[in-house]
Amino acid sequence: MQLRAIGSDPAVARHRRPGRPRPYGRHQPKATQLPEEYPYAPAADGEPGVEEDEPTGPRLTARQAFRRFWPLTRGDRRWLVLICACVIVAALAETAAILLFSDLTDNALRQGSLSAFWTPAAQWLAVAVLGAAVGYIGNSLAVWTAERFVLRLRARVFAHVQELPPHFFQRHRQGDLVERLTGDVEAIEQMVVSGVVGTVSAVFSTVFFSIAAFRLRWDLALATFVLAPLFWLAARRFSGRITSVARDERVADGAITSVVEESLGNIVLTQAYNRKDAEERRLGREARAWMRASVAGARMSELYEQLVEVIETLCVLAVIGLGAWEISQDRMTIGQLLAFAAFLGYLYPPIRNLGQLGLTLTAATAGAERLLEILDAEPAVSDPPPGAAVAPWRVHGTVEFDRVGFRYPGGDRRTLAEVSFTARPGELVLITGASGAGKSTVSKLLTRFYDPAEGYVRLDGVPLYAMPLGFLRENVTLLPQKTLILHDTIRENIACGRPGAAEHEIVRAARDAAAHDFIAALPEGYDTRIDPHTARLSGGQLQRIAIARAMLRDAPVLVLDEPTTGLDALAARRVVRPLRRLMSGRTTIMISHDLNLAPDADRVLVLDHGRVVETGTHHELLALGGAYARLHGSQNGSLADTGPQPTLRLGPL
Ligand SMILES: Nc1ncnc2c1ncn2[C@@H]1O[C@H](COP(=O)(O)OP(=O)(O)OP(=O)(O)O)[C@@H](O)[C@H]1O
Repeated sequence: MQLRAIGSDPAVARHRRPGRPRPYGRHQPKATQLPEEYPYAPAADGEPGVEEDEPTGPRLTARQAFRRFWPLTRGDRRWLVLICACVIVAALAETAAILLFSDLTDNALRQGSLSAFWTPAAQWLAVAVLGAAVGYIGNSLAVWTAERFVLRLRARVFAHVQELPPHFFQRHRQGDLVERLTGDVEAIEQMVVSGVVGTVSAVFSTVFFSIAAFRLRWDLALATFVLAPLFWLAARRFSGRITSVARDERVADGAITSVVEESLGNIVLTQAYNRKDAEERRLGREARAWMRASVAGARMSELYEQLVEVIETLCVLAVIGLGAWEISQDRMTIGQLLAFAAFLGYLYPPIRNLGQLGLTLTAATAGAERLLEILDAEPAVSDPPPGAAVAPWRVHGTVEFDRVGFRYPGGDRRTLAEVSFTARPGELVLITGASGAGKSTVSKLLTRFYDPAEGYVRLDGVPLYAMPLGFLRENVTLLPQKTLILHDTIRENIACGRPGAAEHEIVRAARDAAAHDFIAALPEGYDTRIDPHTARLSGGQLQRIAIARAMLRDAPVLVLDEPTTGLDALAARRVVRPLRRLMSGRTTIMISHDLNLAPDADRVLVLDHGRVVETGTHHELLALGGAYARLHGSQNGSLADTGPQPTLRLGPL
């Protein structure tokens, strides 16, 4: 009849993995440790994307962690109050049942009187029905509230993750982030909602049962409570070790998810390069770490359980010993002693639960630390404060880099320095240079994934930081090096360029992108589901879908980052015509190694180690005989060859 602490309720725990380790991940230094302009830049202590085993995030106490997440219960607190009321009523009903049981043993059973049976029996039944009703209501509400909390927390973390800058994802393994959004979110729920309800339940049950115990036999009750602090001491002794084991479990869980996810994502490399054994060894290594952490966790809780059993036995023996002495002194009957011993069966579980709850909270702290590492990471850019933003206007598309300097968070050197150029509406500016020169970084600043550390990036004369981020990204379309594809239908993949676009607009965009014919030839046409690894479409076809999406978006500024990378000559040629249509009438910043595209550019910028070393038209730069001429020569086999390379030339329509 007792309302269980919902953390231990199988209904609540159904989707959890009891005993399953959850990871405590790494690794993001606290925002406060970092330079102001790069609020969550990690120390430059490792290669991007390389995970360290040891977590370096902030360590919290259970109380600090609880305080951080408690505000998320806002909106559900009235339900929490109702659940706690049910818990208290259930504890009262339980206490009443215990007293009625004692009444029955004292009167009906000891006196052998059936007439003394009916009244307490009827009362007991009524109390049982009341307890069952509030138990049902309380537990159902508790599950509902707990799940709402999980929903809300996950949505909050997910929304935050989506605002984080590219380097955050380069430094956290995807699998580990997945684990944080699933396992760790649930661990926090156990700390906050289930934790509160469980504590209220255990505290009130302990108080009520203690009052009942003193009412039954104060001397035996005293003997019981003298030893009760042993439970608390045991829990305290274990809490430090349990937090550390829980951390290891969470790290191991995140690592396993990461390895599986990375291996499956790289299955072609694995198979083509016979890396099966290496991948198995990698998984085996993480699995063994997981097993070690898991066994250590299980051993720890088993040890705690057994210790508590021994303490309980000690308490029962103390009570029986005292009872035996009382009986020998004729101050007590065997019936009374047995009734009290039976009562201990009720009293100890809530006392034991209190200790257990402390451990659950401590273990959940490891999950809290991991989630706070995400929540405390600040986006690299944010919208201007309300009222300070420049009001949206009809963008013409003049892009201006004005003495721009930039260093990646945690980077040891400037990636861009003193970069200045202007692209006017309808112009094509091609940015080229050696690998690592900083070309893609220009596209990241122009789409405001980062703000420059020095200088300004402007659109129609307005600094990008002064306009709402959504407005900027509506007006500047990025076609990145890697074709971005949603796990959805082809229609949705194109329509996401402009949500709410009509069917005929989607088809027109696909036609302009030279994608309609191959889409229409698919059995399910525009309803064909695709994903980034789809085998149904070639790289060039996926690129044309991305172009159709950009067509539909119809932004005045276009940023093309290596638009023909990864495509063979034929596929690249097929992409060029749609690209030309897309670029027509827009300001285009094209980042490319491919200098076959250069003759059509109004201006070519050559970047070297983050600096613009040459600017001019293709012919001017060739005539200059400098860095551009060398790049061009190396692509075309001869420094002297200055003639046009027409294979991918944009040329007239
Ligand atoms: N998140 C990051 N953190 C630190 N350094 C970075 C990060 N991203 C890029 N860099 C560094 O910035 C420099 C410029 O990178 P960028 O991607 O802009 O070069 P790129 O010219 O586009 O190269 P490629 O042609 O090979 O794509 C490189 O040295 C790179 O290692």
